[in-house]
Amino acid sequence: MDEFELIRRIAPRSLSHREIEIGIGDDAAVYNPKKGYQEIVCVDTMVDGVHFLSSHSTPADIGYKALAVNISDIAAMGGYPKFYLVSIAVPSGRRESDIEAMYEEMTKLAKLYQMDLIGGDTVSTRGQMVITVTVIGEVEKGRACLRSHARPGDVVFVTGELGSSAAGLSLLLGDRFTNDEGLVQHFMKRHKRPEPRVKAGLICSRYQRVALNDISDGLASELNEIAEASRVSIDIYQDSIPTHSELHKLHSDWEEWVLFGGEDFELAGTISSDQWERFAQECSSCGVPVYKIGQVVQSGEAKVFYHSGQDRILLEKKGYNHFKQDR
Ligand SMILES: Nc1ncnc2c1ncn2[C@@H]1O[C@H](COP(=O)(O)OP(=O)(O)O)[C@@H](O)[C@H]1O
Ligand SMILES: Cc1ncc(C[n+]2csc(CCOP(=O)(O)OP(=O)(O)O)c2C)c(N)n1
Ligand SMILES: [Mg+2]
Ligand SMILES: [Mg+2]
Ligand SMILES: [Mg+2]
Repeated sequence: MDEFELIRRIAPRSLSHREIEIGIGDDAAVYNPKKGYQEIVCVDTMVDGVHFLSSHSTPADIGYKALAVNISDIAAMGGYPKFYLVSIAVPSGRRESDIEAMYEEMTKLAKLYQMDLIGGDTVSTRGQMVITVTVIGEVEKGRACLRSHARPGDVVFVTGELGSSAAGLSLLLGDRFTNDEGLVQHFMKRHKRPEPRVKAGLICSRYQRVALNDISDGLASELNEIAEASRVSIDIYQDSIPTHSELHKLHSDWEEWVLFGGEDFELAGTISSDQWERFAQECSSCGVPVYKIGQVVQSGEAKVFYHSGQDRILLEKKGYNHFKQDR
């Protein structure tokens, strides 16, 4: 594999954004930020064996998810994605066609949002494959949906089905808890091909003081982050959390998956209660699912409580933790 030949092949032939002065081809990219907007930058890494298994995911799946999870972080700020950079560490045994397949899938996803690839890095590794994607996005000045925006009385909401990605991961790891091929495909897709909630995030950014987080580490972890950043407590209700209608019948771990499984890449957030109805209406007319799952409560402490039947259980900030796998 020739590094320079590879870069030549993956470099885009045309760009969507005219703000780019120089993309791929110099020491760094140069673009002109738009007036009246703020830039949003995020980066997430995916490692073979930790975030995916090359034995179970195609290069296309890996490329798709590496970009999608970063677009999801831009959505969680209420912004829209514009540019991305990709850094890959390629194990010596990998075929060039695999890398091209990864890029092809990223290009397809990027096209949906008119995003441009403006740079990256290519290295070899004697270890596992690592892919790191940086996404740059924009939000109108002062409109970012910060974790610190929640206030007592706000409605707590999520944008879609939780727990299905963790169900997909469990299937992937060999737990054949259902033979229904339709369900298997559904859960696998939720795990391998999460759809970033950009439209939902953009709607949120037009309302005052929406707090948002995308669900990478699990609902419990993300809500605790909002509670901590806003110094409020949160109550959520088991029977209000959207899940696949079959999930609870299929596996005894379903509730763990919903609360702590992670990688749903839905948005979890809060909005002032007097704006909730209008917000829910607007989401529904734009085809964005949104469900009220609880409310922010007055408190000096940052705690999340889970109501299940008559019980009010403290929901700890556990979930996916890279240095503390407590599940
Ligand atoms: N190694 C690091 N160096 C600097 N900042 C980091 C590092 N890891 C995470 N962060 C920052 O910490 C915050 C939380 O990160 P993370 O939990 O990964 O967020 P997310 O789940 O949205 O990807 C982010 O602002 C992120 O940029
Ligand atoms: C092989 C494999 N094992 C376990 C998981 C589950 N998993 C890995 S990372 C992760 C959390 C999300 O990744 P992270 O790097 O923490 O993303 P961030 O929170 O920074 O967005 C989860 C649930 C997986 N996707 N694949
Ligand atoms: Mg991260
Ligand atoms: Mg995030
Ligand atoms: Mg994480």
